[in-house]
Amino acid sequence: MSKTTVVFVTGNAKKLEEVVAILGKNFPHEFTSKKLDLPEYQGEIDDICKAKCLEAAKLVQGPVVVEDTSLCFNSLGGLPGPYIKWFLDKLGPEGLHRMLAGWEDKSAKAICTMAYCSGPSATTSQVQLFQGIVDGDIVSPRGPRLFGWDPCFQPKGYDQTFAELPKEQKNLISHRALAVMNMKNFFEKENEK
Ligand SMILES: O=c1nc[nH]c2c1ncn2[C@H]1C[C@H](O)[C@@H](COP(=O)(O)OP(=O)(O)OP(=O)(O)O)O1
Ligand SMILES: [Mg+2]
Repeated sequence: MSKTTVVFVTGNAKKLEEVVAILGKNFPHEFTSKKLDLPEYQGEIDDICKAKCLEAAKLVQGPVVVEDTSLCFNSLGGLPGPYIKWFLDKLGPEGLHRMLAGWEDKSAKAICTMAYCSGPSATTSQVQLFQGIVDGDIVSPRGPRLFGWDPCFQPKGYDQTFAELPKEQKNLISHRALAVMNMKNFFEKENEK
């Protein structure tokens, strides 16, 4: 397989920074990025990611990767899930923690779903998905407010929030790290064909 250029389309500079750090140098394709605000679709995570990926491929007119991140509160049946962006915008990390005041179970899942398609002629069923899930708890916010809901998410087995953990540590264990690793494996296998 020749070395094609894959464009990571995201409007979020922090996501890009993490994906680049996690990917490192040994990716079998050229990996560039484009800052575009893609639509915030509704529905199930997989369907949202596929629609987002196809839209990005239309805009870029070539192979693209996108990702969508959900924060799912187990007490709330998985909500806010893919709508976390709006909840975070309106309530902040404190408000997210307060949402669970009436619930004993503060557990949550951070889910990163990356999607790849080869270009604008790809169909929904041709979009490849790579997911990473980390279990944790929603806690009263601690740590620097540099990235989204990081201050109120504490991964299971750690006594620091994502915001308190050193960047390198988050990038080893995060939902995004797991998704990127899955994607990397896929491209490495494709490259061996
Ligand atoms: O590791 C993370 N740690 C903390 N917060 C995070 C993380 N990853 C995404 N986030 C935030 C960004 C946005 O408020 C929402 C996901 O929404 P999401 O649509 O996937 O992101 P976005 O609109 O910022 O960028 P994009 O242009 O790639 O869709 O959670
Ligand atoms: Mg978005």
